[in-house]
Amino acid sequence: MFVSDCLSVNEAGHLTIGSADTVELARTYGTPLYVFDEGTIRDTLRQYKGSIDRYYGGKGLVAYASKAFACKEIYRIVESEGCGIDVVSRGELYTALSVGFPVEKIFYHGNNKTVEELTYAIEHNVGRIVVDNLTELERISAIAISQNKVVPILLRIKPGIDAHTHNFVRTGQIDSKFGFALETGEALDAVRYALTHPGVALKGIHCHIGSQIFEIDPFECAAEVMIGFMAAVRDETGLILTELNLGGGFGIKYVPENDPVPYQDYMEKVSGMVHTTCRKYGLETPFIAIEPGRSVVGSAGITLYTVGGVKVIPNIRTYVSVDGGMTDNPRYILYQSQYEAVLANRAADPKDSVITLAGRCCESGDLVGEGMPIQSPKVDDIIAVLATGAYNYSMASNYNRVPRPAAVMVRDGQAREIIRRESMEDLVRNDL
Ligand SMILES: Cc1ncc(COP(=O)(O)O)c(C=O)c1O
Ligand SMILES: N[C@@H](CCCC[NH3+])C(=O)O
Repeated sequence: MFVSDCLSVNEAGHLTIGSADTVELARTYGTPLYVFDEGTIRDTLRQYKGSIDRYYGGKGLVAYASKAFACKEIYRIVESEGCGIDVVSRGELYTALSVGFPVEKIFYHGNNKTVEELTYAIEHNVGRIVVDNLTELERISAIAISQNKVVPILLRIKPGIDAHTHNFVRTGQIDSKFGFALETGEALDAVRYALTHPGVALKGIHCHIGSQIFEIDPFECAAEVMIGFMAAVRDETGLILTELNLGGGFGIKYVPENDPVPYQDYMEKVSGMVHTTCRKYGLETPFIAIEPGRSVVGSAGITLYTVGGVKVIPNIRTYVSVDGGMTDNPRYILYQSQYEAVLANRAADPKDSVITLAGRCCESGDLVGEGMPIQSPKVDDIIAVLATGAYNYSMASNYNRVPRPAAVMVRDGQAREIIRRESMEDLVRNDL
């Protein structure tokens, strides 16, 4: 009925998430409000983990890409499911470590990790640093030597895959700021360079071809290219790489037209390619890591807003203004991302109007969506925007000094606050 399976409608005609009444949630915690369904997050992690067991005999790791949604509670949940994480900043790493996340299951990414960040990561013995460039490689080795350590690393490789997705979120193709290029020889040179640095131990390679991808082919193709490169490394340098991180990027359903591939299908096909290609090159199947972010939390989350105004511009459009917008969800402004909207307090009614959902910022472009079908909203109604669990809270801002919303996690119909709403005091905390 809705884009996410955790959503339904109760006898009162209210939208529910994980059996909790969203109108009640809005009343209790205020709006805007992010709401997550814990069952969906855990189920998805279990599906991925089950696939690693099934297709790789358990020789692998699901590392949740925490840039999609990072806070203490999500790290606790991921840890309790036996999964790892990918972090991209000291802030994410600090948050994970603050809840005792096991360091050996952490991959540290980024195209410009600072010396301070690298020092912090190495001090805390982060599982794998995924090296983006030669300057970073030199820095890691020097810091490691100063701490009497040898740091296990992966090299981030651009496999040259042009996944069919929005330009801004394609990262595996040649023109990308991330990683070492294959066809120019840069990647092989980086392997040779790593071998001359005693502070690092090169364990394997990593790629990530983009985000919100619906096809399986680019993932299969990336796996084939990466294993081909592992064979080239063996042939050219004698080094046997034992780890392959295939990144994330699996698409989710934002609007009914989206048709994501079931994760099982992806895992089955890609593992088939991994095993076949390894056999072809006479390599043992490496330890496989995957880094799903959006697909773990995206469909598990919604955002609730209160309608503050309805402005009909005859023959043009109807603006419905809510108490949030680009500050809690900048994805329409950035990528023209599509979302489904539902009137939470009349969720069973037919969607009889088409609106532009406008944010509250002093910015004409501050929209959550245009051309959105919905039950005609009136002032004080509650609007739910669906599938906002990924890259919403984590990309939120304080533009116009709007405080970031609270977030609640629902489990078996019961909600608990996991992130407090920012206060006015929070907003001026660092002002001198
Ligand atoms: C290195 C890396 N791994 C994993 C991810 C997670 O991607 P997604 O949220 O699309 O699964 C990203 C973001 O695109 C990334 O850059
Ligand atoms: N922020 C992007 C995804 C970025 C993926 C990170 N490498 C989005 O909201 O779709």
